[in-house]
Amino acid sequence: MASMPITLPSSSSVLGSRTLELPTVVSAQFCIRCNRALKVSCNHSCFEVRDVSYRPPGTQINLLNEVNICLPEKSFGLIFGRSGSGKTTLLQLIAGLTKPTSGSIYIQRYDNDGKPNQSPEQLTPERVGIVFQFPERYFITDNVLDEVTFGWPRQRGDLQLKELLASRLQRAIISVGLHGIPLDKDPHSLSGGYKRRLALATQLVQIPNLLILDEPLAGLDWKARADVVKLLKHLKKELTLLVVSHDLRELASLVDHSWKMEMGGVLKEEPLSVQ
Ligand SMILES: Nc1ncnc2c1ncn2[C@@H]1O[C@H](COP(=O)(O)OP(=O)(O)OP(=O)(O)O)[C@@H](O)[C@H]1O
Repeated sequence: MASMPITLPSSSSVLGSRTLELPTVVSAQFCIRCNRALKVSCNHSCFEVRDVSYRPPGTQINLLNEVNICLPEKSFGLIFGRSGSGKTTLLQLIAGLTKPTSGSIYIQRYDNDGKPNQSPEQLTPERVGIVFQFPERYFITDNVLDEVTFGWPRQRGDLQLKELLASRLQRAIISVGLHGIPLDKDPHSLSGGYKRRLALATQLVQIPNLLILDEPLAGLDWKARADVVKLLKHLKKELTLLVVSHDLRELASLVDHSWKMEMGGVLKEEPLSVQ
């Protein structure tokens, strides 16, 4: 992928030699592959999916056909489209749960000129958090603390590690607004919105670079939906989010980049047309 800076009009306020300040107070570069201005100023990275196709082993049908995505860090990407078009299949590939039949998924850093400044880095599963649809169905412990720290070392470890894990836990709990909830509470007794917060916290303790959410608003009442939207807005300041959803209207204000998945696993960039 290649990208290049937008040519500066003479009246622009110049930030360095290659970026400009738009009236909306965002800096921009133009990404050739995305064919659009990126809301980033200079050194930045993008999560990239390049020419990814997927055919389940033993079958003859491609569920995904040469899918391309370029999602700049700390932005919000939305994928929408009809049921059965392949959205969840794509998320599973990006999360590293399945391997693409062809194509690649990686992180690319760019310099001030918008040129790749190093070889692409592999997007390893540890760098990606994924919250599945109806995540509360997969809660497996009987208290909030164990749910968030599931899989952490239980044996007496060194103090530094414990301190590190404790601070991660605190940050995750605070960032999803769970700090008013006792850590010994049964996750199954939480309200719908709080269950979603807990599911997000279980991923945030891993400090992912990219957080993927499959239908984060599904099955919630209006109040919980509004809470989750607010929370996603807050999380967007800290990390990159890629969301699959049918709830376009409610998420529209958060979306920086959007794609429509056509039946047959063909992904097309398409701005949202909701008001
Ligand atoms: N392992 C598999 N083998 C064969 N077909 C599969 C496999 N996994 C998924 N499919 C099919 O691939 C298609 C895409 O499924 P996927 O779950 O990705 O769609 P989706 O767009 O996420 O749908 P929804 O919005 O309903 O969640 C569906 O027709 C599904 O039945």
